[in-house]
Amino acid sequence: MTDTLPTVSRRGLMLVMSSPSGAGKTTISRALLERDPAIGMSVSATTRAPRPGEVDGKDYHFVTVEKFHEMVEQREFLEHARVFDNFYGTPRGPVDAILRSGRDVLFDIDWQGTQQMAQNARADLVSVFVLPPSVEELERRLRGRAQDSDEVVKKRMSKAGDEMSHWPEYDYIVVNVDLDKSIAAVQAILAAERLKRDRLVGLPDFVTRLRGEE
Ligand SMILES: Nc1ncnc2c1ncn2[C@@H]1O[C@H](COP(=O)(O)OP(=O)(O)OP(=O)(O)O)[C@@H](O)[C@H]1O
Ligand SMILES: Nc1nc2c(ncn2[C@@H]2O[C@H](COP(=O)(O)O)[C@@H](O)[C@H]2O)c(=O)[nH]1
Repeated sequence: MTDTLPTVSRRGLMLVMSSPSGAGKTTISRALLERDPAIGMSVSATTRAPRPGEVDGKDYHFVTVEKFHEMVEQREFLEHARVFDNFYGTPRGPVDAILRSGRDVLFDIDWQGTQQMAQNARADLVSVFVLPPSVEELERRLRGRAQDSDEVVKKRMSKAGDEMSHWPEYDYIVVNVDLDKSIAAVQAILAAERLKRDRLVGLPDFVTRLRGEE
């Protein structure tokens, strides 16, 4: 439980960020993590090859296809999906541990994973879909990241329209024009969601105590 008010404990929430590849959700997520110690990141497992600079265990758990299927069979994932010819999944254990420690969990996952999470834990889920300002800017960002081959960029651009069609399934939409404004928008979403009445599990006792002081 996390203290929101001096004596009111709160249930942790799960903040999901999705977008077409390159819109900026990983950049926004990293900034949130740096600025807010009450958030822990869910590190996904993937069969994708590491990009230059990516660190195993920090950016992803890089696993073989065999290991991934073993994890699926052992029911180790909260959700999993095939995205752009690779498998991705959210390991269950670390998410439970972060929530138990009283913090919120941030997920960078696609719409398929978000749908699965919504089926199992809708009340604790807050979902944000990040849109690019334009398709041209999306491609500029994917190419500017300079970490994927031309073939990979083309494939991701060809899927962007399908991915963007899922925006109505999300609680909030952030059009990522200016990075600082987008970070501030997600921080505002988080601040409001943390104050939702249903999440303040200590509220009945708190109000009872307040009323006893009348
Ligand atoms: N508001 C912004 N303005 C300009 N560039 C941005 C902005 N937000 C992010 N970027 C840049 O766009 C590129 C893609 O961002 P990022 O890797 O965060 O995208 P993503 O949505 O996480 O993509 P993927 O789904 O492939 O992981 C990065 O080089 C990042 O620095
Ligand atoms: N359903 C899931 N989707 C995931 C997970 N981890 C990442 N992703 C999504 O995959 C694409 C591509 O990511 P990239 O790192 O290869 O660019 C992107 O949309 C991610 O959000 C996951 O565990 N489950």
